[in-house]
Amino acid sequence: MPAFSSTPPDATVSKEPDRLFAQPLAQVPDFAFNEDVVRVFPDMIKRSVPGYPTIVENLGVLAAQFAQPNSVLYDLGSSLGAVTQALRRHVRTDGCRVIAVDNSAAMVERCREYLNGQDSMFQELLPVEVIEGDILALAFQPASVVALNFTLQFIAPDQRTALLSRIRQSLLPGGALILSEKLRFNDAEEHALLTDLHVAFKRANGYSELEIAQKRSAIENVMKPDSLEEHRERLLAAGFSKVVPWFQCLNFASLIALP
Ligand SMILES: C[S@@+](CC[C@H](N)C(=O)[O-])C[C@H]1O[C@@H](n2cnc3c(N)ncnc32)[C@H](O)[C@@H]1O
Ligand SMILES: O=C(O)C(=O)C[C@]1(C(=O)O)C=C[C@@H](O)C=C1
Repeated sequence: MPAFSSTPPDATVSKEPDRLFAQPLAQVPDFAFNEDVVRVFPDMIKRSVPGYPTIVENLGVLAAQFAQPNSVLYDLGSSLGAVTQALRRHVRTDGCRVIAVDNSAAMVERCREYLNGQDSMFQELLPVEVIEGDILALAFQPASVVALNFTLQFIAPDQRTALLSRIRQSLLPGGALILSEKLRFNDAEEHALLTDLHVAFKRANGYSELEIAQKRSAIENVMKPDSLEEHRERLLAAGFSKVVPWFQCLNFASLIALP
């Protein structure tokens, strides 16, 4: 396997297109990471999150800079393991292993299948364990890299600081938390512009007005984005010393938080 790859092999990942919100629904149920979402998730997230492939691949590149020998790399809210696969493509540090955690049984089952596929295609990958569980109840081991890639926004706002504090306490010197999130903006004009441009991004990716509107009502009760300022303040309150944004595309961003 090439040590570094900019075009990740995804031959084993579902290509089923996301049409979950294409038909009018009498009542739009709250969004859940269930079997239906799992089937279309690779397509859904790529067509919904501007910059997602760039974030995932470069998360591996960043992680390789922070990985410390004989430590754990966490992928929290791992879904189908896209981040875990990127960590395994890029990190070569001795004795590292990946722990991927998700509380959706459907995601975990499919994630394990995809990682078995990665294992069968490539040699010398970091060992990986996939845990079905709540990241709020996780007993963290000493870690050098923690990835929260579009997961914190699904955690109840009043639980976020406690989770980040526990992550901070588990982080080894030289390590990092990499946090990617959808953002909201305190400036109303900036918020409206970037929200409109995100809708244009979805439209350009083939979603209809109906799909966009129904998805919006499905996620509005379950996904609560914060502003960049709120993230920064919360991370500092949780004990991180420095917060460095490294990527933003429209209203989606990724930050490096240092212990
Ligand atoms: C938007 S997806 C993450 C995408 C994924 N990290 C990636 O880059 O492809 C959010 C994931 O977080 C998981 N999740 C939400 N709350 C969780 C919790 N309390 N514990 C564990 N996983 C959680 C969901 O099941 C879902 O798979
Ligand atoms: O904001 C949206 O419309 C989204 O679809 C975002 C988002 C996310 O950021 O995680 C929400 C749910 C799905 O997991 C995929 C993408």
